Amino acid sequence: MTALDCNKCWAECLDVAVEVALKAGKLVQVAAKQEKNVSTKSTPTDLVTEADQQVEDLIISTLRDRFPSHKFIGEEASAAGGKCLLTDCPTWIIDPIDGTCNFVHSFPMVAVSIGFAVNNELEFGVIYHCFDGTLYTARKGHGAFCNGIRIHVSKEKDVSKALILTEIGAKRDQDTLNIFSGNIMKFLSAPAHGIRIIGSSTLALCLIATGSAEAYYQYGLHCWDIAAAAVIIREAGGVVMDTSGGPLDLMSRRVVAAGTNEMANYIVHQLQPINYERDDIDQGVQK
Ligand SMILES: O=P(O)(O)O[C@H]1[C@H](O)[C@@H](O)[C@H](O)[C@H](O)[C@@H]1O
Ligand SMILES: [Mg+2]
Ligand SMILES: [Mg+2]
Repeated sequence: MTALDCNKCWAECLDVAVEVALKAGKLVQVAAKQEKNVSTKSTPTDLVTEADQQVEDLIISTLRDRFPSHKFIGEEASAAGGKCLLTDCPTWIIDPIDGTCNFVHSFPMVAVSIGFAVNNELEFGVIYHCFDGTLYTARKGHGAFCNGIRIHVSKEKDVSKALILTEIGAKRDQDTLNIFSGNIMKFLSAPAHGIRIIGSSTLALCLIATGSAEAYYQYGLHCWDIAAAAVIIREAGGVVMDTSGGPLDLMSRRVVAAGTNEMANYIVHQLQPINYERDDIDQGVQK
């Protein structure tokens, strides 16, 4: 396939991703008004509902019909033992409902996230905010958009003028909570303007892309929380890296994102790590 053909092909994939994200968002909106059958996955606070599964089934079946040779990494398929392995193949990386705990409580921060990678590189991302209809899109080299309007990160370098976002992750043991709160205390005493936890990694990462906050860090999220948002932040002029300061490791379950390198590196140097098993651990990947 020539470069021109690839370009046309991925552009078509992005159009289909937007279509299916909007369709999935409507399913979430309907399910949000119905009785929810809640169960748990890795910990008592790692919630999942039938809607998570139904939305993922809708997304993957629609995409597989259109692109039968492509690969799929889905949050709920992974929970059921599906592979979390990124290869050179065109691969869709899907979080059907990001913010399931919010969804269960009708707290209006819930998104559908669809990332796409090819040759092991993130190519585009689509994140749809199901409760307010905001659509974030970005394709490598083509800019980042919110409802079709170009978005840009905050260029702030000074943490004392920063709003910092994070998420709690699934682990709640005392050691994890001590490290988690210690990290928050460091930024509050910097003093950053504030810390916010909104319950959806993907929507929080989109707020970095729109410049509504200066930095995001988390231990315990997954590849499907990061994939789409990483493209959106990069195309909005921001940086996405590992919590060590090295390059993003999509399967590592940790991330730092910011509008500027200076802000990202400041965050990296303050953080005490929380360890989570990699997403690709069952594929024998040791890092
Ligand atoms: O499970 P979903 O898809 O709702 O993702 C959330 C994770 O469950 C949280 O641990 C994590 O802290 C974030 O809130 C993330 O959005
Ligand atoms: Mg989810
Ligand atoms: Mg998620």
